[in-house]
Amino acid sequence: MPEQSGKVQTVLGLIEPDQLGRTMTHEHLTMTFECSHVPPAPGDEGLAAAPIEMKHLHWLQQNPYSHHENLLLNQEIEAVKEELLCYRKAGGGSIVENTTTGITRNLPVLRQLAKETGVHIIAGAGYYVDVTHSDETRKMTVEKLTDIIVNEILHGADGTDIRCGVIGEIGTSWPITESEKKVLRATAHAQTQLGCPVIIHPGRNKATPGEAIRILQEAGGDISKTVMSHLDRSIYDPRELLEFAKMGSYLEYDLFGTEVLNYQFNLDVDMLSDSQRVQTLAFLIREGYEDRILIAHDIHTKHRLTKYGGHGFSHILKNIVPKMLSRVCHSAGLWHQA
Ligand SMILES: CCC(=O)NCCS(=O)(=O)O
Repeated sequence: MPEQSGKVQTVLGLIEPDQLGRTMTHEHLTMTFECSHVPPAPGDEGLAAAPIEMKHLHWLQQNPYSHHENLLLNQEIEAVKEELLCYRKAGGGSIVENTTTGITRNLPVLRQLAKETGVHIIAGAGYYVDVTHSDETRKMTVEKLTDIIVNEILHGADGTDIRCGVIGEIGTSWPITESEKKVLRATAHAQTQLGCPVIIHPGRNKATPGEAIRILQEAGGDISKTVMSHLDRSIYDPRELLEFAKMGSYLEYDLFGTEVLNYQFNLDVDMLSDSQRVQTLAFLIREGYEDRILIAHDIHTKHRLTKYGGHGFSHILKNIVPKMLSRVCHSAGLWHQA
């Protein structure tokens, strides 16, 4: 990968790493999430079909995946552009846009947003979770999938000349399906050829992160350049978290801003609050993982945009960083006080 070696490949071309600035490593600027629709509870059908209004916001925040229109972030390009301008003002420099095949990646829109806002945008190559795989994808060999991913990075994706700069988010479910295992192996092979970073979306079970890393490892992937996303809703037990951390991937807490009583996709999970996320990061830093931590918001629905009363793309820079700084002297042992 001579041309890209040591550089960052954005949708507008190559930049030097020191041009990145503050970077959210897991966001979506345009996508659809209908694949994850959760039927509303009996009696809530009216709310689920109603336009988004202030009086329904609390319901929407607690039931974001039951409102069909909320899943269409691709309808909000103008609002996202405004948000990116605010993100820049707040000190943001770059965004890794994790939308892969299956959830409506739109590279021309990403290029337009990068041009109009000055935010560096790095697009993701590869495939989301099994339910979004087409019949054609399912039939592909690992070699064919590898070629497609490599091509998305070297030459451009979705029939454009716009090149992706990372592989991911690569989707896995639980249990990891055969089609997802093929994509994981193809991801590892493509990474071996290119040397680029990989980002994994784990299925909603604490066993998935480790299993996905093992599959990548066996296929020759570079785990030191691999990001495990969504740890906020995946591994809670401190010992289990440290066991996973030892495997060597980046540890990503990317649901900052999401504070819900019930996590709709897995009611057994008590979703961390932002304060608990900060405490968990303090714990990981104390255990020696400071250089392996990444954070982001993973905005993927409308209700998290400021236009709809959400926290927006600047929440970490405006609210979480000051909170972290206020806790910096007290970080040791916070996990156990929680
Ligand atoms: C496409 C966005 C995405 O997959 N986000 C993760 C949501 S969750 O699985 O953590 O609820």
